[in-house]
Amino acid sequence: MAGSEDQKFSLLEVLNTFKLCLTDNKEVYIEHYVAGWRGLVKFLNSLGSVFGFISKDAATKIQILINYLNGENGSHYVTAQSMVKYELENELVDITKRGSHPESGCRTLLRLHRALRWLELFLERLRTSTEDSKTSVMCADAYNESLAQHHPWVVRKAAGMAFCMLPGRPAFFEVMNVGSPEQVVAVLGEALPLISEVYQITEALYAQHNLLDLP
Ligand SMILES: CCCCCCCC/C=C\CCCCCCCC(=O)N[C@@H](COP(=O)(O)O)[C@H](O)/C=C/CCCCCCCCCCCCC
Repeated sequence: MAGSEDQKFSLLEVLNTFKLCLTDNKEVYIEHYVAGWRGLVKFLNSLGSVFGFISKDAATKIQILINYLNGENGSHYVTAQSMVKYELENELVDITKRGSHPESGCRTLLRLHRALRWLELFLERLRTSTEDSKTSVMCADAYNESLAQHHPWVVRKAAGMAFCMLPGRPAFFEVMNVGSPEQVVAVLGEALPLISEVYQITEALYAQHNLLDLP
C-alpha cells in the first residue's frame, strides 16, 4: 500500500494547496491547482497499482501544465484566466477537432477541471457517509454523475473495475492521515467549499469562452 515517507499523503496538505488556488481577484493559480492534483495523485498511488492507469493520466496532464508554467511563455500561464486569454489570442487551442495543438493548456486543464467535479461529488459523499457506506459505490456514483459522460465505454469499464478495488471507508480514512473519522469529516467540510469555489470559477471561465467541449 503506502510508499516511501516522502510519498505519504496528507489531506491537510492538499487542503492547504487548494486554499492557495485563488488570487485576490478570484483567478485560479495554475501552480497551486496542479500542486493540489499532485497531492491527490500521491494519495491514489498509495492505494495500489490497479489505479496506475488513472494516476498516470493525471500525472501526464499535470506535467503538461507544469511544462507550460516553467517554459518561455510561463508568465502567461500564471492563472487559468491568463492562460485562456493567451492561448486563444495566439490560436494555440484546437477548438472543434484535434489538430496542431493536441496538448494545449486549455484542453489539458479542462480534463483536470472535469475531474475536480468528480472529486467534489465524491468528497461530499464521503463527508456525509456512514460507517457501513461503501467507498466503491460513492466513487462510482460520483463518477457516473460527472466524468463518465466524457469518457468512452472502455475507460468507463476500466474505471468501474478499479473502483471495486478501493479500500473500505475505515482504511480509506486512515490513509488520509487526518485522525479520527470525526476529524476527517470536519476537514472535508472545510475543504469542500474551497474546491467547489475553484470549480465554479473555472467552469464560468470556460463557459464564457465556449471552451467546455474542447476535443
Ligand atoms: C481527499 C482524498 C480522497 C480523494 C482522493 C482522490 C484521489 C484522486 C486522484 C486523482 C484522480 C485522477 C483524476 C483523473 C483525471 C482524468 C482526466 C481524464 O478525464 N482523462 C481522460 C481523457 O483524457 P484525454 O484522452 O482527452 O487526454 C483519459 O481518457 C482518462 C484516462 C484514465 C481514466 C480516468 C478515470 C477517472 C476516474 C476518476 C476517479 C479516480 C478514482 C480514485 C479513487 C479514490
